[in-house]
Amino acid sequence: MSGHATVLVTGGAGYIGAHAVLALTEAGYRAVVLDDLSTGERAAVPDDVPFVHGSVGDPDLLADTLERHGVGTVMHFAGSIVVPESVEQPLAYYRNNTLNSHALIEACVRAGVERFIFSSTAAVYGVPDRMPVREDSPTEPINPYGRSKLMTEWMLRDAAAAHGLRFAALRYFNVAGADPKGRAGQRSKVATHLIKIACEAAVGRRGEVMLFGDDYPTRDGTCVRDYVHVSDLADAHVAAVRHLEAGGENGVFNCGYGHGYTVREVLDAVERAAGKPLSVRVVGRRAGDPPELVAAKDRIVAALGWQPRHDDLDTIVRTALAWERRLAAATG
Ligand SMILES: NC(=O)c1ccc[n+]([C@@H]2O[C@H](COP(=O)([O-])OP(=O)(O)OC[C@H]3O[C@@H](n4cnc5c(N)ncnc54)[C@H](O)[C@@H]3O)[C@@H](O)[C@H]2O)c1
Ligand SMILES: O=c1ccn([C@@H]2O[C@H](COP(=O)(O)OP(=O)(O)O[C@H]3O[C@H](CO)[C@@H](O)[C@H](O)[C@H]3O)[C@@H](O)[C@H]2O)c(=O)[nH]1
Repeated sequence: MSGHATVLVTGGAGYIGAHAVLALTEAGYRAVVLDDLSTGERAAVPDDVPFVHGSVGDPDLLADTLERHGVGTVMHFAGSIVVPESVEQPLAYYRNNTLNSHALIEACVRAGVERFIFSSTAAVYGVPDRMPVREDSPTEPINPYGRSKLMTEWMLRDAAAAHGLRFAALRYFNVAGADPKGRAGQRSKVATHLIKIACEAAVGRRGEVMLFGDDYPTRDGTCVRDYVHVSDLADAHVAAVRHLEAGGENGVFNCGYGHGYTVREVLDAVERAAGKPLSVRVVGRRAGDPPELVAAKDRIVAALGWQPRHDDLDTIVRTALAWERRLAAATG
């Protein structure tokens, strides 16, 4: 066992958190997961990783967990993630993403937790006017989800200045794919992400894929996104812990590869991986979709030494499809 203090992974029973647990344990860290299982599943947490069932909004549970496990670093993945839902239920999003993050940050400051890694999002930028998007671009989120996350970044910045908490906020672009060894993947019962939806269609779990708009000012008229493999993202979190442990600067870091694919290119890749055509129906634009979102990645590469291993659309899609096949086989 390593000499590192334990890492508390909130939301570790969810999609990205489960991959972070794998990356942490492979890097020699002890992890403990806290999750309320609102969207995550107990089965996503390996048997040898301690699991605490409860909410990050529960101060007594947090104080007990931080103390009992000797937590030195918190990775905070727990949250609500569906953008249109955040428009319909803004107060629920501010509660789970902002108020509960406040409770967690406060508990960390009280308990003397040294480091905090936060799951932020490209949604904090809103509709950027320059590509690729740099971390110093204006943050003008266009939905409650993005605002609820940006407020947490602000709380971290202020708590760092006042109380010495060290932090890294990672602004994820489009997270996709699954653990190449098949140990984890995206389970969400109600999928909203493009690659997940296309893979569900490829395994026969849905009839068709709706393509939201082909009249954007892009190379084929469909939106461009920077898809990042979830295992590379998990590695970025480990790199962030090491960076802070080594006395590196606090900050916000984009997490993307710096190049994007159109929706049509993604669907082509899924067809290639599946070896059969998808049924695709072009419908109108989805509200709030920027035409293009691509990360500037210089900062994360320079500061954290992040080295992506799966920067390849076919790999992302192949691992996502393999996971979807496992899910289909398991659930029938
Ligand atoms: N998936 C993406 O494309 C994406 C993009 C940008 C940012 N993010 C952020 O990454 C984080 C993880 O997202 P994900 O895709 O793994 O989602 P997910 O829904 O699979 O995981 C979230 C996990 O948090 C748990 N959770 C929710 N509220 C909780 C609470 N109050 N207390 C304890 N546990 C709670 C859920 O049960 C679930 O296991 C989120 O904070 C999300 O905002 C995700
Ligand atoms: O059934 C679908 C689903 C999506 N899309 C399109 O595919 C692209 C990607 O959409 P999606 O996978 O839903 O991701 P985004 O809307 O780009 O948002 C994701 O990426 C953001 C950061 O960029 C995160 O903040 C969000 O949490 C996360 O949902 C967009 O152009 C969508 O219009 C379709 O055409 N059909």
